[in-house]
Amino acid sequence: MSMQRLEGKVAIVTGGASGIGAETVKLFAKHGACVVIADIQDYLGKQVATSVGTDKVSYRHCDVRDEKQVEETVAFTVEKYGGLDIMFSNAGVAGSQSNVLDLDLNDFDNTIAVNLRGYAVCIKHAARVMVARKTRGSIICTASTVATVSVGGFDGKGYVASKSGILGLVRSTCGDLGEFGIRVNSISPYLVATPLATRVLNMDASEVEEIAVAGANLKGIVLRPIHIAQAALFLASDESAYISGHDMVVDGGFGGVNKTFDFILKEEAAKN
Ligand SMILES: NC(=O)c1ccc[n+]([C@@H]2O[C@H](COP(=O)([O-])OP(=O)(O)OC[C@H]3O[C@@H](n4cnc5c(N)ncnc54)[C@H](O)[C@@H]3O)[C@@H](O)[C@H]2O)c1
Repeated sequence: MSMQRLEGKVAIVTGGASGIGAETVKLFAKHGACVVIADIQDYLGKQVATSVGTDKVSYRHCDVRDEKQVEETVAFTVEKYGGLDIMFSNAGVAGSQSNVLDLDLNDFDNTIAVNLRGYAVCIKHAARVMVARKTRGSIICTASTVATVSVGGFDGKGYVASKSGILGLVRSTCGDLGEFGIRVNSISPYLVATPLATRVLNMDASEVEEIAVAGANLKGIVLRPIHIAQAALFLASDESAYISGHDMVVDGGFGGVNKTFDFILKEEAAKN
């Protein structure tokens, strides 16, 4: 297997200024890709680009809520690097965590605008240039474990609805784009200690990792952004050439194994 798994490829990573996106930018570049970071955190985005090398990585201010900015970012990428092979639609916000009885619909709308509408926009404009240029591209969207499992602490209504919506969007767009050889997949991570997670849980990174480890199915390992980046690398590369319409869970089995009764039974046994 070649060490440079994305040699000659061009990628856009939305939300690439921080967390999972920043780690993916670094891994994609290490594997030979040219990458455009599309984010709204200009200072951090430029820092990531500089840390990797501005010959291979560029930063572009791009708010995914604004279709024009996404379209321009795609055009910039094609102009600068000669094409677009990979769209990693990953930008996200957590929104507020209220009960539905207190639902703030402005916050709900904004969460959907970034996490779901923004993904539709990224898929649309990436696919348009891929089709026009006859590129057998790979589009990857970051969903979440919450798309399929209820997870305490991450149950903002806009967040869960948007992440669940991404799974449907991937299935549906994968149907449109198959005839052009374009693949569309999602990645659903379990809890990772990024700024998004520390903010929503109101904890520092080490506390987030503590609760992630405590709730995890797979023991002896802490889920880190690099593990998500490695899944994105696989889905971006030709090694996943026949994988489309798939949700790749990176959760150590969390979603498939419900330990609730286990905990209760163990607690009961300890009492007796
Ligand atoms: N951290 C977790 O536990 C976890 C779990 C499952 C899924 N996810 C998802 O992973 C993705 C990456 O999040 P992260 O955890 O790395 O958090 P993060 O906060 O480190 O990164 C999110 C990035 O998205 C950017 N962003 C936000 N709004 C934007 C907009 N309108 N336009 C462009 N960029 C915007 C932010 O500036 C930030 O750089 C998100 O979609 C998130 O929902 C995270």
